[in-house]
Amino acid sequence: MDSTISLEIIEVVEQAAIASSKWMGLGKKDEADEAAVEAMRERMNKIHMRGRIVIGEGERDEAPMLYIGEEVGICTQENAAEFCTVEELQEIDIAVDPCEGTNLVAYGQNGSMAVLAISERGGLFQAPDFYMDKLAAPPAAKGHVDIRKTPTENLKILSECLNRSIEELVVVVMDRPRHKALISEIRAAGARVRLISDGDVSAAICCGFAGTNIHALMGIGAAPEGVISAAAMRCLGGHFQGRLIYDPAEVNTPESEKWTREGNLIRLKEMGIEDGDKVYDAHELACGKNVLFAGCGITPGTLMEGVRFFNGGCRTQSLVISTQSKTARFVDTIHLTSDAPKIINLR
Ligand SMILES: O=C(COP(=O)(O)O)[C@@H](O)[C@H](O)[C@H](O)[C@H](O)COP(=O)(O)O
Ligand SMILES: [Mn+2]
Ligand SMILES: [Mn+2]
Repeated sequence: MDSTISLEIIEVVEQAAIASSKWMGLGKKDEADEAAVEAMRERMNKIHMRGRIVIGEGERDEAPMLYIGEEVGICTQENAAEFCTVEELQEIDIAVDPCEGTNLVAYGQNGSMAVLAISERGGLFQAPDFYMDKLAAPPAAKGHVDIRKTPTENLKILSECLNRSIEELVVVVMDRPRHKALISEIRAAGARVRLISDGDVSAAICCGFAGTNIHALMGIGAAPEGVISAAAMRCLGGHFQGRLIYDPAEVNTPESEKWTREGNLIRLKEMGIEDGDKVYDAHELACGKNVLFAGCGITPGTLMEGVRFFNGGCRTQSLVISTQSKTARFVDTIHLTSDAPKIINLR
């Protein structure tokens, strides 16, 4: 994978975040999502790369843009060998969530981001559109905590690994009825719970950094987001595990009433997943030799600022991390609209 791609990838997430942020607080989640998708696709198609979307906005029939299997980048053209280098012609897989936290954007709440992960072909797990039980934790707890253990056991282990009392731990959980027992158990163990309405990718990645005051993510979110989180945690050396949820009783949402346990197991088998109970770790969800994650804040978050507009432009903050580089690159960018006077406002 060409390392110069990371520089252009920053612009992909920046453009998606800017486009989506124009819908911030307007109560229109589909518009916020669509704007991010269109901007992400447009910018990706200007990059000298041969990309394939492996996690996107749905199957070809349902989503006109950034659908699973869609090819992106200049070097996907038939005569690409004439104007692309050997390096650029290497196929890469891309997992995208152009607007992670559409509700957060629509209602002007913190924690939404434009995110993507890249690896060489086959380097990202092609997660089905299922729910996933997730456990994320800091690098010091990697391989010590285990999603197969109880939350109480994991909190004890976390407390030892991080050298802090259980009372000093903060666990992020999505605020859903399905997590009632989990939340009670975490509280009974003595840890504190931060409930979020959406955006578990951000919460997972926060575990990879010390100083965020987030020490674990526990509970059930979406599987595609699990793969993007795993990619980021591989780059950060943090702990991430995921287990697909095939039993609707475990999520109990109106959506899940449409499925059956048996039907889901058949769907998984059709996708080549024989063991529905398998626990995947970050190295299996993002198994590529080279993995890159990029994200740009849409609304303000723990790790990144949201998009801030000023007369004549806006300012973004992004994060790029990869398994190759020994950096966590936070990129602060001022974008000027073309017809604006060149006044760069730092405030
Ligand atoms: O909050 C989320 C929504 O993502 P998006 O649709 O891209 O705005 C994700 O972080 C979650 O992982 C997940 O999609 C959510 O948990 C789905 O669960 P639910 O809302 O209970 O159906
Ligand atoms: Mn999402
Ligand atoms: Mn999304």
